Amino acid sequence: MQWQKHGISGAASGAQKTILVGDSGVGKTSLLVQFDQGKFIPGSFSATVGIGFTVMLLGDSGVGKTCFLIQFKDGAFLSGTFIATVGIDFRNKVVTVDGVRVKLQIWDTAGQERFRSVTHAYYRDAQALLLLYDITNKSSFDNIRAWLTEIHEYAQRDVVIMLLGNKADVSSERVIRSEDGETLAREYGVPFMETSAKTGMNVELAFLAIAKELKYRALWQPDGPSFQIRDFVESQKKRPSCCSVL
Ligand SMILES: Nc1nc2c(ncn2[C@@H]2O[C@H](COP(=O)(O)OP(=O)(O)OP(=O)(O)O)[C@@H](O)[C@H]2O)c(=O)[nH]1
Repeated sequence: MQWQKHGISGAASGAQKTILVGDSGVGKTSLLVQFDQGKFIPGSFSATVGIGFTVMLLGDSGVGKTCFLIQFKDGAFLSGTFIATVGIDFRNKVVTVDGVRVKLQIWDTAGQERFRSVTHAYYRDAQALLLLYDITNKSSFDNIRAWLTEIHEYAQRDVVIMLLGNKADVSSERVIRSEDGETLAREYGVPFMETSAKTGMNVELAFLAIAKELKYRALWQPDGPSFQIRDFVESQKKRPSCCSVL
């Protein structure tokens, strides 16, 4: 399977889910990795990872969801011709949060309207949603409210949401001020930062913050330390250089 733009279940005609079942250790993950990447990864995830969560990337077509995921997974930027995602695709990555290995299964969705019914089917399986707009594209920002309406309709009620203003490296073409992103995020009570899938700015942090929040919720104890995702993001996030602020 080609990773980038052909979803494992991304048929435009409807969502077809294929689920691998079997006892722990029989090789379900290895089979999937072999299918996805054409290679066997010795000692791969399931046996070694403590907890796992599903994270979905959402936002208009072209905002940079696929690039964002590839930057996180492989540390590389996909430049060149833009090929829109068809349906849904996914990647796994394990992050270590305070000594606990957390497996994130990250679903990269197609932003194009015609795939919306396919992606709706997956919302309820996600524990976290990264909602992206492009700081150089006003309509992608204006559509965030519509995305949030969809999220409230289809996603789990307690889903973790983070708003991301991507392409922060393109300061000369910025049309959305950082403050506008902040204001919108505050209105909806979600954490916010600007990111760049090109330079990697805040990409790891976005996933780390999500992983921390999900781990905190999963392993919550009444006398344990508290964690606030918005405070964490505010204290850790890098801001674009002075000149990119309108
Ligand atoms: N300068 C810059 N370009 C970016 C960035 N992220 C993505 N791009 C470019 O934006 C275009 C679209 O990126 P994709 O990642 O394919 O967009 P997408 O959101 O996955 O689009 P769909 O698959 O249609 O939903 C590509 O040409 C990328 O090279 C970024 O942070 N900075």
